[in-house]
Amino acid sequence: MTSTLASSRRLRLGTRQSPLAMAQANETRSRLCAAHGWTVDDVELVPVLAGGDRIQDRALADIGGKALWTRELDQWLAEGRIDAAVHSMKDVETLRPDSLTIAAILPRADKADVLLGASSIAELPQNATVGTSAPRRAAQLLSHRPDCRVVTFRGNVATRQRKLAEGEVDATFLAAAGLDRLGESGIGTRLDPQEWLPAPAQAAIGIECHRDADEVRGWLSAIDHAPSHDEVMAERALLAALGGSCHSAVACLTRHDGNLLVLRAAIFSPDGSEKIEGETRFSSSDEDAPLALGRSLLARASAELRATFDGTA
Ligand SMILES: NCc1[nH]cc(CCC(=O)O)c1CC(=O)O
Repeated sequence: MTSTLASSRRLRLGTRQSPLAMAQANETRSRLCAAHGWTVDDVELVPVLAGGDRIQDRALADIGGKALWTRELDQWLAEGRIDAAVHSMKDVETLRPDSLTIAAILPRADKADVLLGASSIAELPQNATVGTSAPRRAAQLLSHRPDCRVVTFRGNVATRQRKLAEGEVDATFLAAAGLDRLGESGIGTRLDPQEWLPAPAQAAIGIECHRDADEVRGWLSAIDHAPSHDEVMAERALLAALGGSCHSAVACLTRHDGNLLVLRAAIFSPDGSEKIEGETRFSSSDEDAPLALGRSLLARASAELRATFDGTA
């Protein structure tokens, strides 16, 4: 017998409310439906207002860091109001509640950053004003172009584009993955990720649920993409070793070489004057290699640069 009750929904998927977050939640729902033969009605998208979305005028690092993106969704999970939560893994702290697990990482999208307002870093006008609140983007820019002036720039993708159009800044950065997911691919200049390193876990969507929720975990594991999952776990281990806060500038890129992963990473002083880079090649089952890379970067850094990290390594 077929039930017609709306309560036949199988899964309540929590998400932030921004257009990008909703696009990511929709992608997750589509993949679940494809994997399990469900209809859209089987998955309810539950928008949750995150702290980070309420405060738009200050840099994330100054108002509580990445927890602002996850706190409300964590709470809704804890209270059983949602069964799983969709995240931009770039925004998820390395330390997570013990009760939760990252049950799926979707196939990773384009890891590149896009520069808006100029055709390349080299072609930015002398003393250009560049809007970003990401320490990684600021420091990496200043390491190439110390003449630029970096100003705090937040807001969702549309807000940032508007501020650029209104001339508040000469240029800004956005993640290619975000633009692609919003159907805005092709704008700006894509920066080659080999030369302009992305953030750890950039372009990765992750879905978390309760560790002991066997049925939900099973559903989510069907949409997990193992190569992307391995990359994200390695990059998060690197970050954990660095004890990175939102003030620290960390960039990295993982590629696959046969059965091995190759993780290249760099840390920068906030003004870009110091850059320490390294690479490690390892099997995805080797959880220590990314940690060792993080520690070796710190060991080679000046005391000043080390001080921008929490120093838990
Ligand atoms: N910090 C905000 C944020 N978190 C994830 C993305 C883009 C999508 C992604 O990297 O998965 C963005 C916007 C941006 O950096 O332009």
